[in-house]
Formats: sequence, structure tokens, C-alpha cells
Amino acid sequence: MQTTPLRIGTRGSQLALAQAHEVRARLMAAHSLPEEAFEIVPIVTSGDRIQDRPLADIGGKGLFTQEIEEGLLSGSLDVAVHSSKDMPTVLPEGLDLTAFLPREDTRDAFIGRAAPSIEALPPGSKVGSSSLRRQALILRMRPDLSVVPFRGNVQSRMRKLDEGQVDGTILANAGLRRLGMTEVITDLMPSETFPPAPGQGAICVESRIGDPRIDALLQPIHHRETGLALACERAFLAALDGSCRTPIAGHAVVEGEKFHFKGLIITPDGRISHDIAIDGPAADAAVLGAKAGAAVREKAGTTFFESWN
Ligand SMILES: NCc1[nH]cc(CCC(=O)O)c1CC(=O)O
Repeated sequence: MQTTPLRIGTRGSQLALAQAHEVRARLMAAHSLPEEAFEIVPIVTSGDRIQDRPLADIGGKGLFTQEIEEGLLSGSLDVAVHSSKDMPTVLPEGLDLTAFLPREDTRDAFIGRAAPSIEALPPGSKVGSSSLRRQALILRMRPDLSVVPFRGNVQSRMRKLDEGQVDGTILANAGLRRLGMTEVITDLMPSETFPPAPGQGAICVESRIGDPRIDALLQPIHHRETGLALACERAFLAALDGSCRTPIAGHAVVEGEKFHFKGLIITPDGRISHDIAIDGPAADAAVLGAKAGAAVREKAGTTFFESWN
């Protein structure tokens, strides 16, 4: 057994720390190791420092992982824990998502003040969300609502709701569950009408490719079905977008040797959408995810992507 603790890199938010603690707990249980065998290392990323502009404008998802990935590559970290939803489809050379924990619920949750659900909001109400996918899906349901930018951690968002800055907001059920905050939820959005982002609800572990010691450590905590579902969803995303400027939903469910996937792209105003559903053998999840992405791209045509970018 190693003598120095295994260093687990993570962002410093409460949600990120909860995720890192969950990975540590699973590693401790899988290897009968004490807590001291692991060190959780919180890292402030560029994305955490820049709070006032939309993600897509400041350089996209990579800003939330850059400093952590530098730590993996330099050897100052052994593994990194992330929300899969936040991970770019292209990772730095030498790194990969090497383990996925069993997935949490993938649905979005509505937290309403003026009303308990999107449907019941008074005309013209304000919903806070900086997610293009959530904005588009909200406007598809209720074109009369206004969606306003809303960033920050869960606690600061709750304060803005209490202050009446917005009438409601949407957060991932998975994150609220991990924070023990599900009591704030006033409605759960059905996946059929409000499909989740690719990766939503899945915690992943990133590590150096070809590090047998780390691979052996992670192998027992890896959840096969979640890994295959994520391979499909990430391939779908990669085939459609790298910019974070296209609202994209995608959700794969793997059951034994079979899987099912539903994907959607939608204009930010919610008016035009193109969707796809596919079934297939679980082993083909990644290939079929890429195929689904190409098929949706074809259906939409280039004008779809040019209509607002
Ligand atoms: N971009 C922030 C982010 N990344 C992952 C989650 C939720 C947890 C998850 O999907 O696993 C959240 C917050 C949210 O969307 O409410």
C-alpha cells in the first residue's frame, strides 16, 4: 500500500466537495482504507473566479477544469472528481474520465416562489437560469416568461429567490440531493418534456491515461451502466457542439445489454427543436451516440446553428 495519501482534486463549492467526499467514501469501502489514505484538495478554477459573465462568453466549460487538470498532469493530484455535465467533450492529452459512480436522478427541479410550477407562474414571471438548455425548454413551455441570467452557488441563488429577484429557478435534482436540500424543490420536471443535459446526475473521476496504480484503485468503484450511458451522451454532445452556445439535451439509459437514448437540440428561444430516439446494444452506446448527433445535425441543417450564433 502507498504511504502518502492519494490526492483527490475538486472545486471548492459545497456541491463539488460533497461529490469528492462521496468518491472518497466509496474508495475507502472498496479497499478497506482509512480516511487518512486520501486527501481532498480543493482548487479554485478560473471559472469560479469569473462570476459575472455567461459561461459561453468567457471560454466555456474548460475554465472550470483547467487548474485541476494541470494538477493531474504535473502529478500534484492523483485523481479529480467532477460533475460529468461540466466536463468538455475534449480533454487534455493524457487525461480521461476513468470512472463513473452510479448515476443519481437526472431530472431538473423547479424551485418556485410565485408559484410551485412553471405552468402555474403568473404571466410574465421571471425565471433565473444561465443554462441555455433550461432557458429554451422554459420558453418552449411558456413563451411569455422571461428567463434572466442566474449564476452562483446554490446558497446565493436561494438568497436571490428570497429577495424576490426572480420568481423561480431550476437546479439539478441530483445536486440538491447531494447537498441535502431537496426540501426547497416545488416541482420535478418530467424528462419527456424537460430533458436533462448530457451527463447530468453523474459524478465522474478523471485521471492520467495508463496509470495502472490509479486504474486498479478506481476499477471497483466504476459503474458500468453509467459509464456506457455517459459515453453515448458525450458522443452525442461532441457531434453537435463544442461551444456551449447550442441548447442540447441528451439522456441514455442502459439496462443490462441494451440501451435507449433520447436527444434534442433546440433554439434558445424554444421555438424550433429537433429530436431523436435510438435503441441498441449497450456495447455500441458511444458509436450510436455519435450517429444520433450526426443525424440530428443533418435534420437541423446549417441554418439551425447559424440562426442565433
Ligand atoms: N453547472 C453546474 C452543475 N453541474 C452539475 C450540477 C448538478 C449535479 C449533477 O448534474 O450531477 C450543477 C448544478 C445544477 O445544474 O443545478
